[in-house]
Amino acid sequence: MITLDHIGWQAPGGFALQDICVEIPTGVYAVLMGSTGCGKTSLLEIICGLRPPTRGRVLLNGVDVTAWEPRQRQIGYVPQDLALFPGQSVREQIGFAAKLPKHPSADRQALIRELAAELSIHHILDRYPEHLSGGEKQRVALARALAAQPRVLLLDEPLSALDEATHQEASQLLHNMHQQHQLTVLHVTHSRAEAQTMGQLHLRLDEGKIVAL
Ligand SMILES: Nc1ncnc2c1ncn2[C@@H]1O[C@H](COP(=O)(O)OP(=O)(O)OP(=O)(O)O)[C@@H](O)[C@H]1O
Repeated sequence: MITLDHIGWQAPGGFALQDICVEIPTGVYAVLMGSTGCGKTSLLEIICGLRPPTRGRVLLNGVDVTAWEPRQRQIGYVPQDLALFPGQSVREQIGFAAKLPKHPSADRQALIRELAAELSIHHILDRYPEHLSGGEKQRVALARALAAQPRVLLLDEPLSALDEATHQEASQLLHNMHQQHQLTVLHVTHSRAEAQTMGQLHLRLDEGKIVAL
């Protein structure tokens, strides 16, 4: 379960998130909508620990993680720009996240193979991001996020750059990942249709506050 308990964030330029309270139950696929610039990305970054809130607490399964480093939180994050590492092959990108001490080298290689098979990217493991299509990049970013074996997956407009056919394939893939990895998902989108097909819980961020629809 993800709990945001009276979260506030004040941007240097004046933008603010105010007193955000929400609960996303364990295993639920939640979608978050809201107009451009309303703070969706900021909220994801607060949840995964990349941006400290100015007030309030973030709890995961009832544990207060507000002061924890991002890597301690067991959260997979796929940012809007995917943030793939330019100088690393797909294998290295996925292995980077699986490099945590709990994964000895042999297990790490097995995990890379397993995720590559699941996400159908086994044939591009030795390629570099500049030689990948948009859809392939999305899959690699997702595999990298899943390699840390997270409990929670945060997705920032994961399907927005895809054409219609790839979009459908990728949304099915996200649905499968949610089920197979028993994840709690928070997926940001501007698409009402996407929210309706994918979301079990619908949230809207508006004027710094969050409401369940
Ligand atoms: N580091 C920062 N310093 C100052 N202002 C910031 C910073 N990061 C974000 N902002 C501002 O906070 C507001 C919310 O930005 P954010 O990226 O969270 O919105 P968003 O809802 O994800 O937008 P979009 O739908 O366009 O991706 C914007 O006005 C943005 O300019």
